[in-house]
Amino acid sequence: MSVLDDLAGGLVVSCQPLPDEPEDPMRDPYVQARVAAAVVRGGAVAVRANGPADIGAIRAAVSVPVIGLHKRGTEGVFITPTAADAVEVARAGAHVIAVDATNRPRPDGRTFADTVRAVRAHGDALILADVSTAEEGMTAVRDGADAVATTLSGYTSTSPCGQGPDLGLVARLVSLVRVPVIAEGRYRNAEQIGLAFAAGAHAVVVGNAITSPLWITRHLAPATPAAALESEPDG
Ligand SMILES: CC(=O)N[C@H](C=O)[C@@H](O)[C@H](O)[C@H](O)COP(=O)(O)O
Repeated sequence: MSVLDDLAGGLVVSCQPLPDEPEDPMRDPYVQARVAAAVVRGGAVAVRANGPADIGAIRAAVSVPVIGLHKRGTEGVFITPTAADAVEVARAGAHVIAVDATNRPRPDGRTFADTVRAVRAHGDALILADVSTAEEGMTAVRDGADAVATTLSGYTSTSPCGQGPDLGLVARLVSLVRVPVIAEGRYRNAEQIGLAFAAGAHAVVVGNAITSPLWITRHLAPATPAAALESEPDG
């Protein structure tokens, strides 16, 4: 039985503060661990988290699987970009390691397949390939990924930049690969989650729409009369 079986048909919640979220208290492992405990109480089947400190604190706070990553910057390959980062995420206690599996150059000059080998040599953590296209997903599976996620669709030059989630990519991956396909990226409501499962998703990840007070407020505040007044030329 794989840890991925625990995710089947469920909601995974990404507990990652935005870079401009107030540092005190949001960008703090203790706070993110409390957020993780709350989403698990609400029904999350797994938690996705960034950085060894948050991963360690969340592992200690919840009993569901943790999908870990290590973001390095915001340009090019930045989700667990190197083999060393992936091993560090495994050491921090992640059950599954999310790794950029796009076909862009990586900062350590190595390949996604090299990262898979490094993780396998370290222990039994699984690899989730974050991709932006179906071709990247197929290549990642050939190179040893245990699951693929649509995380990077809309964030690379080769993928469509829609407002909503890329449900088409979920369906294409489901028809092309034999590993679990995880829907991730811009899922904001129950209807979109239902559509992802209808397209064959194994699990759906929701991040900012659940765990970022900053994102949620920025999303809703423009609907208020006060915001409309402010956006008027004299407002
Ligand atoms: C592109 C990128 O950096 N994605 C990151 C991946 O770990 C996170 O910043 C997202 O919050 C996560 O994918 C969930 O997506 P959303 O917050 O849209 O539900």
